[in-house]
Amino acid sequence: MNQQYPVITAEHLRHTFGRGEARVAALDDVSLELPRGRWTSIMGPSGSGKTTLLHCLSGLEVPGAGSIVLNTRSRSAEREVKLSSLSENSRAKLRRSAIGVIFQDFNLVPVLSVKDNILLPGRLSRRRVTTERFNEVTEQLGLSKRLRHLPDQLSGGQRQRVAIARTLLMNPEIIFADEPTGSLDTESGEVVLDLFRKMVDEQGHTLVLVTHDLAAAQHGDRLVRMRDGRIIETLDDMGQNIAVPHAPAPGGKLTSPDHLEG
Ligand SMILES: Nc1ncnc2c1ncn2[C@@H]1O[C@H](COP(=O)(O)OP(=O)(O)OP(=O)(O)O)[C@@H](O)[C@H]1O
Repeated sequence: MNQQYPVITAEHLRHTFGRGEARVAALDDVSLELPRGRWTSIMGPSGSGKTTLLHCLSGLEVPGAGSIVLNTRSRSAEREVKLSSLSENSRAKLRRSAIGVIFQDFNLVPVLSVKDNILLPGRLSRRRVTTERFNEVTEQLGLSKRLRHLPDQLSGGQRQRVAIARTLLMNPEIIFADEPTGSLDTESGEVVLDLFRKMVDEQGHTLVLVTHDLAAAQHGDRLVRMRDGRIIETLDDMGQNIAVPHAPAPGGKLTSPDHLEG
């Protein structure tokens, strides 16, 4: 298995919304590679194109221009597909197998229990989930006592954890997460970020995290900064460097311009 070969290569992506005076260039010539088995955090002010980029890279949206090549591993073989040229059906299939997306707005089915929501993607794609793995994920996310509840009987943070459990259970090769800890308190957010870290370090998953929170981004390996639909900076080895330009706020909490603008 070639760990060095990027799992996704995107070239010259452009995407616009609206027409005439209302036209917005959400992505303006974006090229990037996502190295396999690493965690890339994407930061940028509100409206800079982060979610649009995540939607294009995960196959939820087709970019107006540019190409996205996905190099997935099906069983032991590597497979290269041009995501940006696939039909809606084929992209949906890929999303059920190789790609997992954790949405900002949970996307839970209101009439299904927590347990059934978590098991739904597996049932749809006819993939077997062991009870052991189910228990492991739901316990790690503190959901064991909530399995019979309906989504509207949960807090926002609990609903977010259900959405995360649903994705983690499918064990996707690439996980895209859009502000997954935004509605969680610090402690629950840390649990989720630690779980992500384990999935990258111990199981070789590739993770893309969109966040306004520098502390969350710092759990990752790489940082991509966006502004006005463009990538303005890529730090390939985040290490401690990222903290340097931003002084700790009173109380020792790190701040970032992105967080303030976002
Ligand atoms: N469905 C849409 N229709 C019209 N304009 C859109 C749509 N989706 C996004 N945009 C516009 O595209 C630009 C990029 O939006 P996007 O949601 O990708 O930014 P973002 O960096 O994720 O923002 P945030 O941090 O607030 O979630 C913004 O100007 C936004 O208003």
